[in-house]
Amino acid sequence: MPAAKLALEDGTVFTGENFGAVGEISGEVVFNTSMTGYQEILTDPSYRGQIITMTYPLIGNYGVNPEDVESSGLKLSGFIVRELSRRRSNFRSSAALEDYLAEAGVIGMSGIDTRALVKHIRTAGAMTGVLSTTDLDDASLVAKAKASPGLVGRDLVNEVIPEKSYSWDEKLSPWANVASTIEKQPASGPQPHVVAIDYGMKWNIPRHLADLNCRVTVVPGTATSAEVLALEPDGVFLSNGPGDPRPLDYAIRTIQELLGKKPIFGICLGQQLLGLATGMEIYKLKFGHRGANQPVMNKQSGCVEITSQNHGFALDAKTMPDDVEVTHVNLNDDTVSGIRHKTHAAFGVQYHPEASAGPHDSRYLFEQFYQSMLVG
Ligand SMILES: NC(=O)CC[C@H](N)C(=O)O
Repeated sequence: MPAAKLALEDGTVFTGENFGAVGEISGEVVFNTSMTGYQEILTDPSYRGQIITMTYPLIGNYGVNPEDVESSGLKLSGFIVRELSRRRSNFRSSAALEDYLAEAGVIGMSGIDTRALVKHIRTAGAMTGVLSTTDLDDASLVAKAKASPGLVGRDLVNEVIPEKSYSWDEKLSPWANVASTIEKQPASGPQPHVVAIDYGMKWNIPRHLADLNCRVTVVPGTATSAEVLALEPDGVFLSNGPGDPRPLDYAIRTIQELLGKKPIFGICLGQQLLGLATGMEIYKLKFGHRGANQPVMNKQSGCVEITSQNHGFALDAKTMPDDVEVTHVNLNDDTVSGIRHKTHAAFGVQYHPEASAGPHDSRYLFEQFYQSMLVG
């Protein structure tokens, strides 16, 4: 296989082998600790602008398929694995990971000591890097990494949102319902209308809502409150999405105007925007939380949920206004994992109850949103 290099802005260089597309790309270098779910990770739009390193040492062994996608395409910058599986074996597999990346124009690199890279990021923090198959000169690549933009202050949402509104019908796949603890809503029960504001939404979220018999209309993240209200929703969902939430003034304004008018539920970027709309502040984590094994405590029930996560920014609990409270805490580092407005029907979580991939412990949050729409 041809050579590929990753150069970090602090001068560290890794040399490996190329798979997938060829070329050169910059991005924030981050790591994900999930053992499975690489196709869901690759298609999660929240990874826009990032080069992902998988900590699990063998990736690609079950191939890819047309169903396990979380969006219309691959929005990430690059993908790094210790070892690319030479064989794929799964009855659902329709293509090999390397062909999937090549077709999507995403550069992959294998054959580096991913443990060393991850330990370096954990110590020094997430940083900008350049992944290249065309320029293999260390000094030149490091200079390019230093000159590349980071994530802070950039609006990456407008690169991944849908062009126009549409209605969503797809329900959860039968695979996702294995081991479900949530009772299915009877098809004859209430069918609340959810307007899902899409900032780069993972598709398993509207699949969950549709599974609960919600009628779902997806609108682009740039939608105004008037546009959302004109659809006469029973509830508004705020999606996950890429990058720094702070430059997204238009989204924060829309949420401020919707607060108190309709029940609101936000996931990840959606909860960050909800927090910003209530006056909270955001800071950047040193290296973020990305994986399917993050412990979160629900402060109301005292139960611990094992959650799927992907975020690099977090809400600052110290800036919480009196009418907002923390409902969930990340047990690894005590960061804010969930918030709730005390007087308006509005809540959010920093993690991914839709899983995909990941444990189903937090699925009750969709049911909670459903119930909040029934009471109005
Ligand atoms: N998955 C997400 O919505 C990520 C939110 C935000 N882009 C962050 O990195 O913190």
